[in-house]
Amino acid sequence: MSTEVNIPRLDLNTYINGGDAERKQFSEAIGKAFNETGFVTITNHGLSKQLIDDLYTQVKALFALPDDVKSSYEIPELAGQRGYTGKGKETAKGFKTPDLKEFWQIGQTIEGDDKLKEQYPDNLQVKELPKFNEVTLEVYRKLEAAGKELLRAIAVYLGLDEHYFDDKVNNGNSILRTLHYFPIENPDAVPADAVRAGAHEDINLITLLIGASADGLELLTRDGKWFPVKAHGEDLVVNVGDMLQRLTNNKLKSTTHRVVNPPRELMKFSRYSVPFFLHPKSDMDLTSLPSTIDAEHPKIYSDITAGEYLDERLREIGLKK
Ligand SMILES: O=C(O)CCC(=O)C(=O)O
Ligand SMILES: [Fe+2]
Repeated sequence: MSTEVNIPRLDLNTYINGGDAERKQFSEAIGKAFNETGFVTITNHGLSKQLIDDLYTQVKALFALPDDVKSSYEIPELAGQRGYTGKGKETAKGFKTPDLKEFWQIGQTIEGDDKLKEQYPDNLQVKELPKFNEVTLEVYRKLEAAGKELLRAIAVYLGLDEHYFDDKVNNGNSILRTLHYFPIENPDAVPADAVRAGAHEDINLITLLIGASADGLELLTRDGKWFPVKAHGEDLVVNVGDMLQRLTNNKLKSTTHRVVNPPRELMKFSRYSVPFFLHPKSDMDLTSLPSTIDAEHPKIYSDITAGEYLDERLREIGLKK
């Protein structure tokens, strides 16, 4: 069964430090997988095991804080984009029952004086856990760097200049989301159709996900079957989001995915995961690249900027009013 779903395991170091042939091979492999399944896993991504362990220690400590402390970091005007979002707030597009999760989001920290500083809301600092703020900032920077390299490889695959995405994502509006799928002692007490994360597509360019603490992530194959996505050890799972799909007129696929509930007897255990949603700056034009449009592949999407598109999508999932 696994042979039909192409989720290659790729070594990012072969792109960053490899010779021409290795770099080309990496670009071709990521492009092909993004075209066929929208997913790859990545090794040698620049995050040490120690950093990932420290991250999960902090994430567990954050969600173990009392509810009233967590709620003090929930600011409705921030539409979930910074700080805490409580249980029952996010509903996948097209669903009525909210996901069984709570999360915390960290946005861009601008260093130096870029006028974007005024555009982005400040991150909320967790007063109770100074180390959380430190570790998540380091993880943000490392994932941003890995993401930029991956976009270079993708640019090459698309026949663009290798640095096409560089200035678009530099100081971009990316989000690091730490997620807790909370324990449920009595599965009968939640709505029958409630799931950890309902089927959805990510909004951004690409998503880099750090080794989730348990099984559950599944992607929808082209022939309509759910397929479990498994990562080795500290590998990152990387997938295409809707912005990259729009830009490439569906050449690269923003594949539907979900997080299913575990068997009933395991519902009382938490699951944690940390996706990094790599966004460009809001003025990036997402108009499909001319090279991806031809008689066989007519233009599908209207022209829109990344900022306008993000706003539209946050309203659809209930985070923005
Ligand atoms: O928790 C996971 O494994 C995936 C989460 C996800 O797909 C998302 O937050 O967009
Ligand atoms: Fe997702």
